[in-house]
Amino acid sequence: MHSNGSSSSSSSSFTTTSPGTTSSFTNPFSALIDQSVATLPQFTFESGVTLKDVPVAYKTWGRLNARADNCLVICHALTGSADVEDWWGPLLGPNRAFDPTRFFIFCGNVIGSPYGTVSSVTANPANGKPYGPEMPGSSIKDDVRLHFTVLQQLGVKSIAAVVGGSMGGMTCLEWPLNTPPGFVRAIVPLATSARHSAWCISWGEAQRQSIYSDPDYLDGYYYDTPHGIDMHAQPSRGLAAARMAALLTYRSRDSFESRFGRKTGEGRKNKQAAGVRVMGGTETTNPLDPSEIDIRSPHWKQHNDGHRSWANSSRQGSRAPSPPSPHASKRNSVDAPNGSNIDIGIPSGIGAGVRQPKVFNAQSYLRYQGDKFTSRFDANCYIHITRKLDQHDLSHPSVFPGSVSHSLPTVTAEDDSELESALHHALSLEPPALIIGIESDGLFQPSEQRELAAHIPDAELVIIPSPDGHDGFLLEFEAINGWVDGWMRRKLPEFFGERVIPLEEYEAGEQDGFAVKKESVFGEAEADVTRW
Ligand SMILES: CC(=O)SCCNC(=O)CCNC(=O)[C@H](O)C(C)(C)COP(=O)(O)OP(=O)(O)OC[C@H]1O[C@@H](n2cnc3c(N)ncnc32)[C@H](O)[C@@H]1OP(=O)(O)O
Repeated sequence: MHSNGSSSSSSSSFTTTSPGTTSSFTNPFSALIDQSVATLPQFTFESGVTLKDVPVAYKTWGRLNARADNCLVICHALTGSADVEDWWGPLLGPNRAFDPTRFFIFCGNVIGSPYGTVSSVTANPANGKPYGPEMPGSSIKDDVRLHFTVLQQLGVKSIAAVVGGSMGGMTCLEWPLNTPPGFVRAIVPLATSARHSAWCISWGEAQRQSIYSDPDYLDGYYYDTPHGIDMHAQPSRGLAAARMAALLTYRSRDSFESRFGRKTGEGRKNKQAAGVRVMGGTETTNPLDPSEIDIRSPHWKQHNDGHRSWANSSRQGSRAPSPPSPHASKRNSVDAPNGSNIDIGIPSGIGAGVRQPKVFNAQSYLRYQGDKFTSRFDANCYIHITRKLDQHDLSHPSVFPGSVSHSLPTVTAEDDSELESALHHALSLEPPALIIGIESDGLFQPSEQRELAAHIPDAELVIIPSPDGHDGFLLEFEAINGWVDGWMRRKLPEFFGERVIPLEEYEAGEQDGFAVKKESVFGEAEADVTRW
């Protein structure tokens, strides 16, 4: 097993070398992150399935204390990675909520995520091909047990606190229930629930259906292209549509209204509004086949604005080319909202009186985010993790002996009162908790955090005012930092005496890799593809 101790750098790619391998490839998503990758000889899932040579990607900051009990576990959400700096950067640093001079901070990438831990984009050692759609389903309990194994290898004796938002909040709630009694001393679940709601399950289903309905999905075997395994081959249109729908659930109606209103992009200077056709230029973000466009009416063009035709398919080479256009040399041009010249492909003399489709800022935002997502995430992984979320339900105890909830009775019937009582039992086993909700969160509503607080014996509840809906847990840095830091100082005072790493040493060691390298990447100017 590989471990980097207090350093945060090491190999981030995984190439199959097992006997019997017919091909090898590198997980391109894992390579985006500077992290450690441990390989466990095998791991048995809650379902009973066992996988061999299981990679687990993780990052650490800070150093273990002499008692090895100052571990702070951070859990990422659906599309996040082990790189906490990338999505909760402002919370990380001396005298902040995640203080690497006091805590040994650990974040593990979850099973099914493309960012390094075993997933659809990992090579199956049996045949050297990506697991793809044959990647076995996993549970949040599995993630906890997998990361627990890594922590034990790193020498951690107990965890001071676990913190996480959204799916990370679910993981946070599962940590104390799936580890030995007393191993986790405190938890801070944010914007999360005790069990995935019907509303969330439904959104997940709608998003998966978007992916399934993309002809490039190919039942999940889309990496197998005529040119060999291509880990960038994707049902991109379906995945982008899924991301667009998801992003809407992460915000609120009010935040979209105040941010975009009915604006159409005049204020946007530097960014191509995704989905606007740029023909004859260097960038084509909505690549309807030009020859097809030219032979259609302007009404057709207006109707199909934003539609990604087969020309955007990674398998377009297998389709017959369209006939040459009779109007190819006679297109009109208009000024794009961002100031560039856009050829909209309308033949001159045709379509008088037909208004060009406006691209509202709200639309271009979604199209841009959809495109961006497909360059950094994998569709099979998205399916895997949304299915994992659907199974989240604390009223189901762990099947593994040694964990806290193992002794709870197994719930078999879908009887409401039986489930309620099982849930109450599970929550009564949780350690002291700071539960944080976002006032305008329509996905994981404050009522769900109230439910957690009502059943956890030593719980404090904070609902943060924010217009940003569920995304508030990634945007309200100042409030979250203040609440988490303050609560930990009260609940875990023994970690706030002498620092494990003296400040001077920490500052001097910034070049040595253990210090936080980035302040924040959440400004609009940032273009880090590993961002959420
Ligand atoms: C169960 C679970 O775990 S679900 C939780 C999953 N959560 C997520 O996946 C988080 C989703 N949210 C995000 O990714 C958000 O972008 C956040 C929270 C990370 C950051 O939010 P913000 O800082 O408000 O950034 P925002 O969403 O506005 O995105 C900014 C980008 O959109 C671009 N943009 C903004 N408006 C427009 C527009 N009208 N047209 C085109 N692009 C636009 C910006 O230029 C910027 O581009 P860049 O990232 O390349 O610099």
